[in-house]
Parts: sequence; structure tokens; C-alpha cells
Amino acid sequence: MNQEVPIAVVGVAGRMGRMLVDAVAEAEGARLCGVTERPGHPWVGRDLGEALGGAPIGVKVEDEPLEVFARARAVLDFTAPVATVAHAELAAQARLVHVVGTTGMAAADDARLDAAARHAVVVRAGNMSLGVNLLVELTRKVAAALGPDYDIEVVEMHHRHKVDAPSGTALMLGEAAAAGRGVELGQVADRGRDGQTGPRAKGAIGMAALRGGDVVGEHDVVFAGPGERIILRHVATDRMIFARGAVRAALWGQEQKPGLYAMRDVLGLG
Ligand SMILES: NC(=O)C1=CN([C@@H]2O[C@H](COP(=O)(O)OP(=O)(O)OC[C@H]3O[C@@H](n4cnc5c(N)ncnc54)[C@H](OP(=O)(O)O)[C@@H]3O)[C@@H](O)[C@H]2O)C=CC1
Ligand SMILES: O=C(O)C1=N[C@H](C(=O)O)C[C@H](O)C1
Repeated sequence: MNQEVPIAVVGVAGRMGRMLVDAVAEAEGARLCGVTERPGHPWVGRDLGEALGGAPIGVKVEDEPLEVFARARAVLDFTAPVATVAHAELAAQARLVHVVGTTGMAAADDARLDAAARHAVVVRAGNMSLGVNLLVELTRKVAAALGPDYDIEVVEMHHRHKVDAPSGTALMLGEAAAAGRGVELGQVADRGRDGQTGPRAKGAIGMAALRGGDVVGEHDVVFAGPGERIILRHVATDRMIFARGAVRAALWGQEQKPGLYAMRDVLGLG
């Protein structure tokens, strides 16, 4: 009997979708059982291998997630908020592990993911790499150690195609910095300064987003104090770091009870 966990990839034509297919293929204990794209996408109905410009691999690109989910035990979802909330309901019905990398979700979308997590395992993170999740822990500790004399700024840069800002990672880092200080990010975030801003508010956590070229993802957390600056930095050079994290989460989730989990749970970071 085949013991490999059957995994579905939604949004397979996307920058991350293609990486996720490779990450499933290289992972021990996992196999690709189906892929989807948005209805009307030119890849729908084609063999995935041929759509990718290679030889056929016997996996057809589909546009009915429910049919694909029926064959799966986990789904990897790096698509768009409207698609991800729809997938969450279907994945919960099918009791699949839903690994959500999609960023730019609104509060109403968060509530729908929370509802789905009452019935199924949902692993959600704005960044699935080991390095960023370690940086999140470091940020919380440094923010707690330094206190309010050090101004915190989170600066991120991504490729020109990214549609949401600040990045999911920047929000994770901002939340960690706020948690280190015992406050909520929503109460102290200073996003998108422009014009006559006045001096910096004490205790603010600044967030700035740069967009351009093919930058995979770069994040700095700057602690600017009297006479010195500490800068914690993560530079992603290959999207496979996110894809491998997602597959790891899908396999880890097979043994968990329904609920909403983060990558720090998967990675055992506490
Ligand atoms: N958590 C993490 O570690 C990471 C998260 N991300 C996040 O992942 C998301 C995707 O990023 P990226 O791959 O660069 O974006 P892309 O736009 O390249 O990929 C998204 C894909 O999803 C497809 N899609 C949209 N709606 C549906 C649907 N209903 N069913 C199936 N497929 C659909 C899109 O098709 P179409 O283009 O035709 O609309 C597209 O092919 C973003 O939110 C990004 O921030 C990215 C990297 C790492
Ligand atoms: O859209 C991207 O590309 C990325 N999105 C995630 C984010 O919003 O932080 C993760 C990574 O930085 C790449």
C-alpha cells in the first residue's frame, strides 16, 4: 500500500504554485495527487508537465477544487485571498490539512479561516521559511530587551508583481516586535508616511514597503537607538525555501487535531 501523503496544489501556474510542485516531488512521504488553476486559465485541461514546457506527467490541471480535494489529504494554497477563503471551506468539509501561504487577507477573511480551523487543521503563515520564523523569535526578544528608547522600523522589498503591502512577513515581524513590547501592532503601527508627518511618535513601529524588479523577498527590522542601530535582516534568494516549508507543514499537519497553527508550531520554535 502507498503510504505517501497525497497533496494537492492550487494556483499551480503561479510563481509559488510551480515551486510547490517541485517541493512535493522532492519530499519523502509526499506525492502530488492533483493541481488546480482559476476557471478560465489557459492551463486548465492541459497536462501539467506539458503546460510547464516539458514532457507529460499524467497530472491534468483542473478547475474544480472539490474534485481534487476528494483525492487529497493536504492542500498547499498560495493563491489570492478570495480563492483561499473558498478553498478553506472546501478543505474543512473534506477534513484536509490546509496550508495557507496567501497574504493580504482582510479581517473578514481571517474570520473565515478561523471558522474552517474548527473542523480541520489549518497551518497559516505569511512566511514559511525557517530563516524568517527564527527572525520573528529574535525580533520579539530584541524588542523586549531594548525597550522604548529604540525606535523600531520594519522595511521590506519585493518584486514588482506583488499586490499586497506590507508583506505578510513584515506584519509577522511587526507583530513580534509589538509583542516583545507588550502592545498590539494595530495600536502602534505607522504605515505609509508621506507629507507633513510631524516627528516620529514614541513607541511607534514603522512599516515601509519597496517594490521592484525580481526581488524574492527582503526584510529588515531596524532598532534605532541613541548612538547605535541594530539591524536584523533576512534575504530570500530562492522561493523553494517557502515551498519546502509548506510541504513540511502538510506532513506535520497529518498528526494534529483540528485547529489553527503557525509555522513556529511546525518548526517547534515554541
Ligand atoms: N507564506 C509564504 O511563505 C509565501 C507567501 N506568498 C504569497 O502567496 C501568494 C501567491 O504568490 P505568487 O505565487 O507570487 O502569486 P501568483 O500571482 O504568481 O500566483 C497565484 C496563482 O493563483 C492563481 N489563482 C487565483 N485564483 C485562483 C483560484 N480560484 N483557483 C486556483 N488558482 C487561482 C492565479 O491565477 P491568475 O494569475 O490567473 O489569477 C495564479 O496562478 C501571495 O499572497 C504571496 O504573498 C508568496 C511566497 C511565500
Ligand atoms: O509575494 C511574495 O513574493 C512573498 N510574499 C510573502 C510575504 O508577503 O511576506 C513571503 C515572501 O516574502 C514572498
